[in-house]
Amino acid sequence: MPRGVAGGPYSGAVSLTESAELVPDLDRWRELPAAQQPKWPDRGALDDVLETLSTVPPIVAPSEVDTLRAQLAEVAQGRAFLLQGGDCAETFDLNTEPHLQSTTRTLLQMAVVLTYGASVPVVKVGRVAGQYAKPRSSNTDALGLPSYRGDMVNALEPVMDKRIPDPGRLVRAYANSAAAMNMIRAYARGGLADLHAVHDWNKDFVATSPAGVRYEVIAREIDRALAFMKACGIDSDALRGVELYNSHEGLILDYERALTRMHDGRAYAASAHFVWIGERTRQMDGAHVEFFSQIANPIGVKIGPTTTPEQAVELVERLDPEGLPGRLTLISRMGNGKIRDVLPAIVEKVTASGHTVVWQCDPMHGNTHESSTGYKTRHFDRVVDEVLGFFDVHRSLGTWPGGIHVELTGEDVTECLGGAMEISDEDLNSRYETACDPRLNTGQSLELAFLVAEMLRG
Ligand SMILES: O=C[C@H](O)[C@H](O)COP(=O)(O)O
Ligand SMILES: C=C(OP(=O)(O)O)C(=O)O
Repeated sequence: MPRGVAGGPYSGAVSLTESAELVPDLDRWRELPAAQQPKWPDRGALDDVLETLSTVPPIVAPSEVDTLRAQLAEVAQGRAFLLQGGDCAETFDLNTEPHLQSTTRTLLQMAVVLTYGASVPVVKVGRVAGQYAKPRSSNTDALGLPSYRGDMVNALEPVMDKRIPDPGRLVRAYANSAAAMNMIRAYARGGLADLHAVHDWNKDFVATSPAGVRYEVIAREIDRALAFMKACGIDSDALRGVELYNSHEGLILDYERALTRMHDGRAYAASAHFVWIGERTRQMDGAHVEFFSQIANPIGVKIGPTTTPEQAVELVERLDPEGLPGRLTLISRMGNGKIRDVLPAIVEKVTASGHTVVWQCDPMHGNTHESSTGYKTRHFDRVVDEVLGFFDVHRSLGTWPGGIHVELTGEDVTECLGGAMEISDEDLNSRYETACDPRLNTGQSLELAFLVAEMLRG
């Protein structure tokens, strides 16, 4: 039986009693052009792996995915804020407990500051437990080797053999994601998420960062709010645990399809709570948009500076046909020089279409340049300015700046310029460790959170 036909090997256990028109067509994407897919050398080996993945337990449960969708509906309607962040590219080697803990801790620290600034709940989504595939601008790297496309596909090591796509890596991506998600669920419910501990870490940051003085006021206000709650006898479990979701770019469609599961007649990408379509794969007639239109998860689409208002509306109508708040997040990544010019017309046209999307700002991907010392980098000031532009646009249109999407790490790397530590072109080589794009380090991430909190209060 051909692959993908209901009842075929990857059909996702569709019930025979469901009527044909209700059954999502999870394989129509196969007939369409799919950008950025690996050229697997051995289709048979790939098929064996996909067959295995089609029966493994899901990484996330449909009920969790639905809860996130409901929380994103609150964001879309201006009653919550979305914080999404993590590595540009996770790697198997660094899928370690210290790395997961430091990323989670940084996200939680940022979330506390943002919650205080926004005075609304902050929905927390990691680029974690599955961010193993990367779209690239070129098929080859500076050495002429096939480009690294994420640990799910090939190895970062610049050796010809290791750059050949290896389907066995899909299974390793699944196993690493499942193990990471297991730990993240535990962190979210255990001591790592305790509000008092998280605030104590923020106080340490304020005390030790050169930028600390500027943030002392907010930190002190949070202190007093916590003391007030304690005095009132408010010490509930809600202060000791959080909900933390995972996300990644749903780039490798064979992987996403094999991990899709049917539940109550709906198809769930079970690889992550939230998956997004990248700027390089959002073609209306392409395979990614088609596949994502069939799944029930909350999803995102990156929109870069060349996006027209008409294209944005087309995407929204295709990907959110039921007009369900929280279903779709439009992630603008325009660059700080363009956001104030390009975003307003998009927001106006999408709003006029009647769809209630989440508006989220990715201030990283439009602000990449090469340093004088030859590193791919981003300047903290441009990152902050893009977020400011995003707030300006939404404030002037009366729409809700729903969230930020940031590449960050909980480690003290030197990949992005500026910030309170004033990282310079010459400093970049001291700890430049990213597998792909430059990330904000812990200090820069917290500084950004304090600045965004100020914007939210303003
Ligand atoms: O993270 C995003 C992309 O994968 C990345 O920006 C592409 O980088 P490249 O231009 O180095 O290929
Ligand atoms: C590739 C990414 O972004 P974009 O599609 O916006 O370039 C990313 O967020 O990893």
